[in-house]
Amino acid sequence: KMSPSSNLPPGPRGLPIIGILHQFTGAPHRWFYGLSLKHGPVMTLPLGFTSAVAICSRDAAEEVLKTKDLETCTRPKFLGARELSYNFKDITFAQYTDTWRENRKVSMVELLNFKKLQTMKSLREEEMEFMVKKISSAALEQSPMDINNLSMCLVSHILCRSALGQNLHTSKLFDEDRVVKLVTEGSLATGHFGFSDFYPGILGNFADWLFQRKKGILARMFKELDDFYQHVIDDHLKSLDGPKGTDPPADIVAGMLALVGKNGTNLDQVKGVLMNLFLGGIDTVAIIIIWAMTELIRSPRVMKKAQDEIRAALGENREKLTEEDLEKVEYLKLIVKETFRLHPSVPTIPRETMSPITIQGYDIPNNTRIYIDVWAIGRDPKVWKNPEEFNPERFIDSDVHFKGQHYELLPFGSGRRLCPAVSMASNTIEFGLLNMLYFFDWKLPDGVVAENIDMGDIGNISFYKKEPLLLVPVKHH
Ligand code: HEM
Repeated sequence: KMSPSSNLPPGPRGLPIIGILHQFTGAPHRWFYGLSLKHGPVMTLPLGFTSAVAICSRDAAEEVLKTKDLETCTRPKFLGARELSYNFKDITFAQYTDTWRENRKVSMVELLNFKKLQTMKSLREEEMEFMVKKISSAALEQSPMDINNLSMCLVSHILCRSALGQNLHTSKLFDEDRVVKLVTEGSLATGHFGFSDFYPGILGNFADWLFQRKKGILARMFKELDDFYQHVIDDHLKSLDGPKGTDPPADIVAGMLALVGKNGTNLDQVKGVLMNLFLGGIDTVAIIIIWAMTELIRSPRVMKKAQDEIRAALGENREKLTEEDLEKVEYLKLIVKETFRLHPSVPTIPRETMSPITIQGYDIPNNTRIYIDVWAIGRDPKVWKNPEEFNPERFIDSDVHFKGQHYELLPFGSGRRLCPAVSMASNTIEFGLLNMLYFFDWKLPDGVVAENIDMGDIGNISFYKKEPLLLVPVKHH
């Protein structure tokens, strides 16, 4: 519990039972936001027996992520993340350790730097062509498409090919439906909380033992995911030993495997990193494409302006687009920024203090969980005019970006733990939307009106649109 001498505002009164409610209510970003309007942007949270502080303003977030980054750059140890990250042998959920440092470095050297991204450009362009063909078939039949599924499939193909060396078009073991299901269920499972997360010690362990269901779900997920990673690893090992002429893939899996045996690196560490790429790199990207399309269909003015700009800049009758085309479409980029503001894929970022710190004059003790409510900060009426309105124009003549230097817009976090895939993710989102908006017009299925589109979200760590978005594509050319 927070020490009695702490000068932090007490936050909501209530029983520690709120820690349990947290598991059932979901969407903590929404209720932290509601509470922060009443209790101020820095407040303690009665999350069971644990000490936790919510950060809900730009200035407080800047102090945590910039001035006090070193003191707050470790992660809390949650049950679901522990199980699925091979006991924190990964990057995302790892505490601030040498393992984290080593894994993060390999991911930058082998996958996420600018040069590597460039080498995979043709792969992404090819996958966009597949997507356009798929949408064209639906357009011929004039049938509604599930945009949630379309986006998940697109990003699964790109991620599996570029990071894991798995081509879902040709793979015998993993088709896109199976991968989409595994990603959706697996990413929910990483965010599963146990009672012990909020009631550490005998009480929480006993409750976890009593309610074995979650453990069962986690064990099943662990087995399915572990089989998947093992398959990816075996595939790589096979091509490393393969007959002359089969090029060993020079990708991140190969890079990680080369480290096994050195500095105590083992296969769990390789699988932990694969987990981050597979579960953290697909739905997060797809979520933004889905929300951007949702906001565009609700705002015909913005949709028309975007399509007019794109089509005027790229010319009519193009058969395929290239990533260079992105340089010509500024308004589309504002749409993506605005989507990051209103619908960040990871609405609350968990950190933990490694020493006592002071934020906005409040003393926060060591080992306190910190939740940065990116969702609330993106809707703070003190910073954003008409915050609930989807208005990409707000970013015209503004230098606010999403790369971690502007604390009012933090979809990728900031500081030492900044998402290492900012460029890869934003590029895939922008290029995906560019293809969808250049080649097709979009309408709602008969009988559906824009005002009735469900805007609810659901998730544990990443939050996606709960009701799938259904849209009918109409071929433009
Ligand atoms: C729109 C897409 C994405 C969003 C919104 C997103 C968001 C985030 C956020 C908020 C964090 C935590 C940052 C912090 O603590 O300050 C994070 C970390 C991370 N992300 Fe992303 N991410 C996205 C895409 C990706 C992709 C495509 C990959 C990999 C291919 C990826 C890999 C990671 C990893 C490995 C970390 C852990 C970094 C660390 O703890 O050191 N993310 N991401």
